[in-house]
Amino acid sequence: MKAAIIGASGYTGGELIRLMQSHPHVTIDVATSRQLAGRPVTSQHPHLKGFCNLTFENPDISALDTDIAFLAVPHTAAMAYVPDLLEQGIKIIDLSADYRLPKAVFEEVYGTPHTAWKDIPYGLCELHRDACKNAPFVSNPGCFPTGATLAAAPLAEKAHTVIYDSKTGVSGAGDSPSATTHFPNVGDNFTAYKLTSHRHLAEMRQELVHLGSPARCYFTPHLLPVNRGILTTAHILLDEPIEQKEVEKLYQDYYKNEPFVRYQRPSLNSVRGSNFCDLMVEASENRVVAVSVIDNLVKGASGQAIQNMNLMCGWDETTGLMTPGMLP
Ligand SMILES: NC(=O)C1=CN([C@@H]2O[C@H](COP(=O)(O)OP(=O)(O)OC[C@H]3O[C@@H](n4cnc5c(N)ncnc54)[C@H](OP(=O)(O)O)[C@@H]3O)[C@@H](O)[C@H]2O)C=CC1
Ligand SMILES: CC(=O)N[C@@H](CCC(=O)OP(=O)(O)O)C(=O)O
Repeated sequence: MKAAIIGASGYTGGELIRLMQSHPHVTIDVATSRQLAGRPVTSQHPHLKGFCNLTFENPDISALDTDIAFLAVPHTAAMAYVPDLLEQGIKIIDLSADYRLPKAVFEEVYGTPHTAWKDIPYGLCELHRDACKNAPFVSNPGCFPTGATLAAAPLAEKAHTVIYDSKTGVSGAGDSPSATTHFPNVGDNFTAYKLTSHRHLAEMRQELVHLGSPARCYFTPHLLPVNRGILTTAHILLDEPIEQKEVEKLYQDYYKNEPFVRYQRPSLNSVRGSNFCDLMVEASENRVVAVSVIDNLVKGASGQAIQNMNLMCGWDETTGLMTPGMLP
């Protein structure tokens, strides 16, 4: 199959091209960038030299010759392309936030009208696998909600409160320089931001409801001076105490058939560059602390997008994705 990456000059676009080198059934033949049109993809992504001979282009999206389109563009930009892509019968995986929430919730959280809303599967593969299988259009989850939801899912039904405390690498902010990503502000530093109001909270709450959880849910993100990775500490508060052995078994059973979830001590090093989510739990009285790690650009974005593509196309879910992380 042929794939187009809309927004190929960005971090997730570049990561889609890198990961797709290992995919046996897909060739990328369109890589878009409005600003870099006419320049080689390797001028922006030098690590792809020798692997990608494409030139960035700015094509007419209503006349794309491709089978699958990945929308790796900022939120609110993706919705502008969806009607044309659907019209042409092209499968779509949207990495932006445009289709992750019901219309009214999206409009409230993102403060803008949705001009092309559709109810499509939320592509957190471990929880929505059946809905994604053979779907023509899937919404890829946010990076924080991916790691956080996987950390809480096995206990969601038993929890009355879930507090997610996440630390992210800087690539989560995308390729455009800003004061937030400016080296002296990030390096040798550590900050919390959007303490109570991050836009991913709505997705996290939505997934707890999907899991049948009555829990209240809170979230605070922090910015780590690393490029990739998200570590989430989920404090899961229960009505009754739970034993360590019981909670460990619950997590191991819940994820025993999941190819990309591993029960082991979480460390950013172990998942960097890979599609794995590593997690572990510890119980104390009425509280369980679950810690998860993912690479925000892989399981948190482009890797999960390929996992979704595999489900949508009827291929083995792990196709092209079974590579380990990079330690150290
Ligand atoms: N970075 C991360 O860890 C994660 C990101 N995401 C989401 O994935 C999407 C992409 O993120 P990321 O790669 O980090 O972003 P970047 O800012 O690094 O890249 C954005 C890309 O989109 C293109 N673009 C921007 N505006 C438009 C537009 N209106 N129409 C077409 N192309 C456009 C840019 O190129 P040009 O302007 O030249 O066209 C560029 O190629 C975002 O929605 C982001 O929120 C999701 C999970 C994790
Ligand atoms: C460091 C940083 O700024 N991170 C981003 C997460 C970006 C992201 O990937 O959000 P989506 O998945 O919704 O696109 C943030 O906090 O908004």
